[in-house]
Amino acid sequence: MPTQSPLPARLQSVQRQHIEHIFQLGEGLEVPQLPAQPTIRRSWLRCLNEYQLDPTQPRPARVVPQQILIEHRESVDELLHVARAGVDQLYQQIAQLGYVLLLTDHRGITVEFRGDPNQDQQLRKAGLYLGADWDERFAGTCAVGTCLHDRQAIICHRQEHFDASHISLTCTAAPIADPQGNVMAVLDISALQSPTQHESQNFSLSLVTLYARMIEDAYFLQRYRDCLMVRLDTSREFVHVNGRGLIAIEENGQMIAANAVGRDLISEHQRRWPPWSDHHTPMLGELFECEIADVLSINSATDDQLRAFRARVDNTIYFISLLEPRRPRPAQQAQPLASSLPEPLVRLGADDPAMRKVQKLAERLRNEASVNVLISGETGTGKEVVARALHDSGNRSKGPFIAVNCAAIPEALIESELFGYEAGAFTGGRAKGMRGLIPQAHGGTLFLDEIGDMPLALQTRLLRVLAEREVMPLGANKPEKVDIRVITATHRNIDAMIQQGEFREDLYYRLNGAQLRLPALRDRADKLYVIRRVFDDIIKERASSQSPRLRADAISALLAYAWPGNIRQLKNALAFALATSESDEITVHDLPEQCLSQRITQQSPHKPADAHGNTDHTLLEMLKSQHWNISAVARALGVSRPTIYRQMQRQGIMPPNWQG
Ligand SMILES: Nc1ncnc2c1ncn2[C@@H]1O[C@H](COP(=O)(O)OP(=O)(O)OP(=O)(O)O)[C@@H](O)[C@H]1O
Repeated sequence: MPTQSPLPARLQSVQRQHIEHIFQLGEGLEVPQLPAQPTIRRSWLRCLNEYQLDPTQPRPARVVPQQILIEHRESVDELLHVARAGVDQLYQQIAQLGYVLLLTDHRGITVEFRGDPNQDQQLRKAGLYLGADWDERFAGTCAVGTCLHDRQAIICHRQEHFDASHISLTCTAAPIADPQGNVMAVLDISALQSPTQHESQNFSLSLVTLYARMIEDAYFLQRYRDCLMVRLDTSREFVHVNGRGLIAIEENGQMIAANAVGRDLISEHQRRWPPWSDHHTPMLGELFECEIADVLSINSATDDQLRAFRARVDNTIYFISLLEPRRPRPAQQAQPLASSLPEPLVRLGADDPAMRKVQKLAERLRNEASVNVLISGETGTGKEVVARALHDSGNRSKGPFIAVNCAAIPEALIESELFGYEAGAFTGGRAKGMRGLIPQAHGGTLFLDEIGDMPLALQTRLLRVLAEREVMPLGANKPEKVDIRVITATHRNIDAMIQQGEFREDLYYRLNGAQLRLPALRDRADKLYVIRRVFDDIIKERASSQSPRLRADAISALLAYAWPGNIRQLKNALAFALATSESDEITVHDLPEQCLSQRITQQSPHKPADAHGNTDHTLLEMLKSQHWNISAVARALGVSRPTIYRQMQRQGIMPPNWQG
């Protein structure tokens, strides 16, 4: 805890007194003037002890630079789109009362703002502004930061703020959760001045909580707009206008996802009747006393388009209405963007903000052969697929696409493979010599995968090829002109490699004319689309005349899993299920064991994967569970055996039979 240093003279007496109170709480003294709300007291203590914030040094508001703001906004692109109408409606109601409105992302950065332009200066100074950072670790106790920490709606009124420069503000915030229940944004209304009584803000709390819930539900409906949606409420009159529960289902009644009210009901049900397996999500007909046929016929068979069913868990009657899916016609299956994109790029994804960015940029770059493209992303995210799509959609599509995996070729052979050699160039070479992969790509695209594994000496030669557009095969005395587009890919952190002298900075800049960053599968909003696409691809590739269906329980499990090996691992899991299932339906029981880790109602914040796509403990755990069978682990993760060996080496993992 910071000790109390002499207070700066510029502080007003009210600020001095506030700072005294904070120190008194830190010292465990009971003082009547201290805030009553336990959440605020806990937050003050966090600020002192955990974040080591010094209350005697009030900090000016921090507004992030424009470029950073753009990145934060892009990461919640879909939410912003959905939330805009709610934000405007709420602001209309509060503007006259002197409030402003902030919508922040899950890191506390203000990504949407409404306020009175006449107060611009004052609002900016107070941090009530677009781009303002309200993370508790920086700003101290405040509505947004403390709401993010405690995951619940909160009023932070005047002296409840930690930082003495915020104590004239009154702020009220409520969290907005994603369909898995993780907080993805915070809605806040704040005013520069307010009455002193805390109770004056109770109405703000109700209002902001209501709008946060509406935005959350609008986002949920948007996410699952291609599914059948059950809407429920305990009031018959309110189901159509404000049915609070939402559950997305398959036609057979299997539940895919639910909003907060729906998740609570499902959790309650599962607490009472624990699922017989961890991976079992109940059918709608288990949750309510209903036949799925009765639910599916609501719109055609009932006049007021709703039916009442009893929840089994507490016998409450719920009125249920049904929203039909907005099923896109097959030709337009991908997304609204589709119409403007060439087909190979359309297939890459549907409606995920990060993938949309990749698709848009690829569309601009497809005919710009002079711009070298670097594709980054964890292992198995589809870097080669994207490189090929870029080639297939551009004006070189009739030319060759030569893919080279720099990690797969032994170091000693990379040079001759890439550049080729003349007859008799070295002993052991083919008698007639060999045309290198670079010249083979003439008129088309050269895709260098795992560029981080290219030995340093060869990096220099590659740089020369890129600069002069010619190659000199080993043993040749005359260079050969090459016209190639170069696309490279890596899952490694090249910046770190440059720092360690393992990668040439000048080559990196030349290769990185534009960068396409592929999202990890677990972060993709269009996971359902990817699952269906990969499944359809495997069915098409199979010689079999049967085309099994992927059942909703399998889809739920696939949606819930973290996929450290990304799309490749997903593909392997589905191929495994198709190969081993004897029925015409793939169910959750057909999936490989390690995919079955989470349930619909569980909140499981994923540990971010490292540069190789694994969480720290994944590899070790998998090796142990597979009895150190490297091939089995490689298959399960969807990577090659050498990749597993390399990762074991990097993570310092040694099999028991290698240890002295
Ligand atoms: N958009 C997609 N649709 C269908 N299948 C895909 C898609 N993207 C990737 N895949 C499949 O996932 C697997 C891995 O893709 P790819 O080899 O392109 O990944 P990568 O990122 O290059 O992997 P690595 O880092 O290991 O080189 C391939 O079998 C590919 O067919």
